[in-house]
Amino acid sequence: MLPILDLTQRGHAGWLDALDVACRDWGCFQLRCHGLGDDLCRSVLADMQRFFALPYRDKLDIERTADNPWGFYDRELTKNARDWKQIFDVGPYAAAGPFAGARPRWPEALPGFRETVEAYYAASEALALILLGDIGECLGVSRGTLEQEFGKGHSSFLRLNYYPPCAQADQHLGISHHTDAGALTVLLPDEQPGLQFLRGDDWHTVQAEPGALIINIGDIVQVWSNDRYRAPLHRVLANPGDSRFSAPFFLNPGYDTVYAPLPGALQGGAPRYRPINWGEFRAGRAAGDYADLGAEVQISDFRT
Ligand SMILES: O=C(O)CCC(=O)C(=O)O
Ligand SMILES: [Fe+2]
Repeated sequence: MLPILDLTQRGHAGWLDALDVACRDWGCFQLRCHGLGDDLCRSVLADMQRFFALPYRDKLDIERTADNPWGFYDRELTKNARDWKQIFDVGPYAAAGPFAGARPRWPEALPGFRETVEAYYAASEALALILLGDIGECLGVSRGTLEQEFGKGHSSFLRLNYYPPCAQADQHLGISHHTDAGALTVLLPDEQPGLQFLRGDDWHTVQAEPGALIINIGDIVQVWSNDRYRAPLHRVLANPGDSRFSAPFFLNPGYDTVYAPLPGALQGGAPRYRPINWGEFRAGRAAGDYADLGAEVQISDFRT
């Protein structure tokens, strides 16, 4: 089963070792006592239910467009297969790069929704940055080094996922298998199972600990670590009877960030990746979210 870490152990002996082992063995873990607050987490989950229960027309009013990626969408492709889900994405107000000027959009019919979601965005971002700094320490870089790529102009975003019941659940997936492309993901699940991580040849269904978050590293940390850590493949099964909700926060750097194996992670070995420009990588991947363009861009394309 996925390792379970407890954030109150942070700063105590053994915390960095436990984090390192979890990232090496699984690339993901559950996180207890994370400090985001039970009330805030419960409110976000409740507000997600309110949002996705809105009439379809109201959701289409704030559908994402080619110029503004923030808003509602229900035709996303992962691995060129249509996911059995609806999403609502909230990005930064001070975005740079291709979406500079795009503002998050909010449903008019839901008082309080924006405030709750913004509060959760801020809390999950702060937690993601703490974990990133700790992972950096595991990889031999001093605190603040990796985090600086995630300041002004970052491209992190919060996604609200709704997986409706699916009558032909054996023929669909909530989300096809994928790795997250960014640095790391902080995910708030509801109680419904469905998320699976691949380890070795086996898919493991996450049994979410009540109140815990699920953290997984993404492709960028894999590259920084020179494959010491692997971004885990994961997917979400479709469910014939029950809906499922989840809220991942994707910690992504600025568009002009170039990432490559960290010197401290080489340990005498050769770098296994050429430097990768996040803006270019992201553009290639995002194109595949909208249309079936054949093979998706992968970090393996950048292997030396
Ligand atoms: O809903 C989940 O549990 C996982 C979502 C996910 O993997 C994603 O949105 O990238
Ligand atoms: Fe994911």
